[in-house]
Amino acid sequence: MSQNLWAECLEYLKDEFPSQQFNTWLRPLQAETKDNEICLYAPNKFVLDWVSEKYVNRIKELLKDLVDGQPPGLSLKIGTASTSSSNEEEQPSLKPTKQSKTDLDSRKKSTEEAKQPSRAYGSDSSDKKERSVEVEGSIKHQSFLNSTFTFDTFVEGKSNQLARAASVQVAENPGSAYNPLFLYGGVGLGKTHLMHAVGNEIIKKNPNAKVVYLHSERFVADMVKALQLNAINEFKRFYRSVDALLIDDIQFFARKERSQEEFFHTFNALLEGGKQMILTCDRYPKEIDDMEERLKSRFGWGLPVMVEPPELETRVAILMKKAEQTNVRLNSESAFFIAQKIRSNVRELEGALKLVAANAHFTGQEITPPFIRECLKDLLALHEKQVSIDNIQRTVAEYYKIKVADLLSKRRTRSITRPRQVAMALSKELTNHSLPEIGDAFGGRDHTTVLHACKKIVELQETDPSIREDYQNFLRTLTT
Ligand SMILES: Nc1ncnc2c1ncn2[C@@H]1O[C@H](COP(=O)(O)OP(=O)(O)OP(=O)(O)O)[C@@H](O)[C@H]1O
Repeated sequence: MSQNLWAECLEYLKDEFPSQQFNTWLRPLQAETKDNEICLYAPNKFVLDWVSEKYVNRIKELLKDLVDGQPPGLSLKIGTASTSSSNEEEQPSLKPTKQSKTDLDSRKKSTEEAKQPSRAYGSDSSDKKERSVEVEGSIKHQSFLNSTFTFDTFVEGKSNQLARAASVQVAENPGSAYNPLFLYGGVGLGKTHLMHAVGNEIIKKNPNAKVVYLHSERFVADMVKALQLNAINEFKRFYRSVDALLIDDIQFFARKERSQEEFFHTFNALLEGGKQMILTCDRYPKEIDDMEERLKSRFGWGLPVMVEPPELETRVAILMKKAEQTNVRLNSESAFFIAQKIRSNVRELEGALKLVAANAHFTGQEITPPFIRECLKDLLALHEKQVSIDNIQRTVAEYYKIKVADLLSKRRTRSITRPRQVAMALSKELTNHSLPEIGDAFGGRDHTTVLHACKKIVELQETDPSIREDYQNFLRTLTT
């Protein structure tokens, strides 16, 4: 049987499923083919169960279609294929059981480098100690965890369910559940919060655990400092001695070759030692520009999981929770009002609540929708100014590669009606225009057509993940 069969199968699956689903569940699978059997290796149980439940039937169908004659048998296991035909440049696995020769060579080199007495230190051990203390002091100073970022204070919703579940697993089994845990998604959506929640939980269970959190820029700055102080070996030792390493916004490693190199070795050492790593990023590993392939590949070894923008109900729940934590009296009507107006991200939502709460505190007024409107008028004006029906139509048309004129036309082919419905629903959600006004703006349609489009898009978001993903992306793009 062709070793390329799985690669071929993946090509089809890639087209059929939204990229988030594909990247999370299907891309990490490795295939081993023998006789007329294909065995798919999942990096962990989580992926195995999910694939068995959701995708295995489709994979069987595809195998049947792609093979002339008897289709191959299919089985699923946890682990790493010994001869893999996945489309990854380097194969993802739960643990790096196999390493390329280059990796091994560079590991060896770095270990040797670490063992060698630094020329700059000469033989002065007190000088060495001093520098080491300075490097460690600088690092430790930065490695605090925000104690308010816990699982208890994190509001769960559809948008972050998977990321939260994976984080809980990691907190319960650090170093063995998913390593690294790779949380990715847009700004202010709770990635750092979840990362700290895991760290705080690890420390709660084991107060002696050495959990280090830092922003990737800090890693770079510390490394530069260590180089200037000729203390790079102390730097290496420090990072390789931790029980859990949490690095935020690793996209900032882009174009920083030396930092990538250093981080690569740290990464390998920690993984080999069974130490947990949690990384956050604004995008999926493979999509990070100017980052070494071998690093990107490693980022995908554990579980890359996306955090999406929260839907309305979750935004309301987050506001209520934040209000409760800060003793702000916020009724659900007011929370709903803010959540409807501020959609882009949780940080902005929190900022709006703080502003309203401060105003209420100083004026002694009750928080009501009119009061909120007054407090947030500059912010709301900015949002409302940005989102016009015109802008929505242009954005949607561009995305679906059709013309704005098509959206306004009478054409009723699926490739036009669906984008038109999406654009109508967005216009209703993001602007203050009435249904008849929106109907007018879409080539003089009746308001019932707009209403139907809005309902349809709500329904489709429940049943069709690709529409849901598109719609959520539009919301984000149009409001940030
Ligand atoms: N689901 C949630 N429940 C409670 N608070 C949340 C939730 N999501 C985000 N937040 C809050 O929103 C704020 C921003 O979140 P966080 O800093 O974790 O975002 P981020 O995804 O790491 O963004 P960035 O990429 O900009 O660093 C934090 O105060 C966090 O507590």
